[in-house]
Amino acid sequence: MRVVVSGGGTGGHIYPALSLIKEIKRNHENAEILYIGTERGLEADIVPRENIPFETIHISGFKRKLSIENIKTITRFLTGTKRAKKLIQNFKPDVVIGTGGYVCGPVVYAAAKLSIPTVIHEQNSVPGLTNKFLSRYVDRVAVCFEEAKEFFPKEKVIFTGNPRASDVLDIDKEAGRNSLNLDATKKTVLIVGGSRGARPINDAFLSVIGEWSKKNYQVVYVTGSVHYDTVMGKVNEVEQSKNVIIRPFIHNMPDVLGAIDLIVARAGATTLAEITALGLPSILIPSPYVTNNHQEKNANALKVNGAAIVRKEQEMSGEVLLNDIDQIFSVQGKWNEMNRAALELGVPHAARNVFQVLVDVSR
Ligand SMILES: CC(=O)N[C@H]1[C@@H](OP(=O)(O)OP(=O)(O)OC[C@H]2O[C@@H](n3ccc(=O)[nH]c3=O)[C@H](O)[C@@H]2O)O[C@H](CO)[C@@H](O)[C@@H]1O
Repeated sequence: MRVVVSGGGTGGHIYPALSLIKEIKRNHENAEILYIGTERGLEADIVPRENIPFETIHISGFKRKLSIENIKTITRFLTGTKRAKKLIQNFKPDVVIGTGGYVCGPVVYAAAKLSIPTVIHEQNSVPGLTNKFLSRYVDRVAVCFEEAKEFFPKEKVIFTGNPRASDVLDIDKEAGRNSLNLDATKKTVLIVGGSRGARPINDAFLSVIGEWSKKNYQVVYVTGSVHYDTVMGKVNEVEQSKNVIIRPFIHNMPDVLGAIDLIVARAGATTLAEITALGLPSILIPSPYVTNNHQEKNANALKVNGAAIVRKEQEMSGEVLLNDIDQIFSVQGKWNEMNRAALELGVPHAARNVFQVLVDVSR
């Protein structure tokens, strides 16, 4: 089986692609994969680490308002499509799948124009522009929220879940714990602002920096690579006690997720797929800076079920976070209830489901 995979920009589009690649290799040991991304997205760092053949095209996103930038974007789309066509013609895939981000536009479009079977995977409850555009040309649209179905042609859309959900079930908790020197006798809270970090969450964390070390749980705090130096400049050694572990980015996230008891996070769809697969209780602070406020909609799906506490960015503060964490750990039965509710929403076989869609279209 020969598969071109494309997805980029942020981790939420890249990790599902990598989990799917693992599933393809599990089923077809000799499968050949080509990943097409951009040189500027996180994929340029993450994908080569996994020893997956990686090629790039140059592309940028459309602005929603009319602008000169959009003319440049159209030109880049056309040159991107031309380059993608060449890469695809050389590689000769059986199927091409896009997992989101601007880069998928020219890659999946080029494949469809070359009459190669195509699939897109939409992680969110509300799709982005690229996937809406591509849905006209592809053979199948795989979605992770029932709510997303209405945005796509009925005859193409299929609920699969997010392949990353399957990947986080195949983990080594002990390795996750050891990689961060965690104390196995204590509960652990992970605080993370999505794959690129989030300044408002950093600010909330720092505003109560002296409090974390007084708690009977430990905190793993991920700043996001670009924010790391600024955060570390504001934290002294005492505050960085054994109780608080600060990292710019975590590359072994599945193992780490297996080693923690509670997560404070943005509401990116891939993160939500991971935490529902594992049944991790969560405090979610949806990013208000995303298309159609889709993170709030993602988060509400968990809130309604009792799996998460959701805090709007403007009502979130260090004190609010400390208080929410205390509630989840100390109110009798609360953690267990949230754990059960989260598990109910998990789609553990998602990788198998998406793989099956690839097999079906490439027949
Ligand atoms: C600002 C923005 O546009 N965000 C979007 C982006 O978010 P973002 O890339 O932040 O997406 P998610 O939160 O969904 O996924 C992040 C992924 O990165 C991993 N991770 C994160 C931090 C870290 O240190 N190590 C690590 O491995 C997580 O485990 C997860 O697999 O894609 C998501 C999925 O389409 C969307 O729902 C988000 O709205």
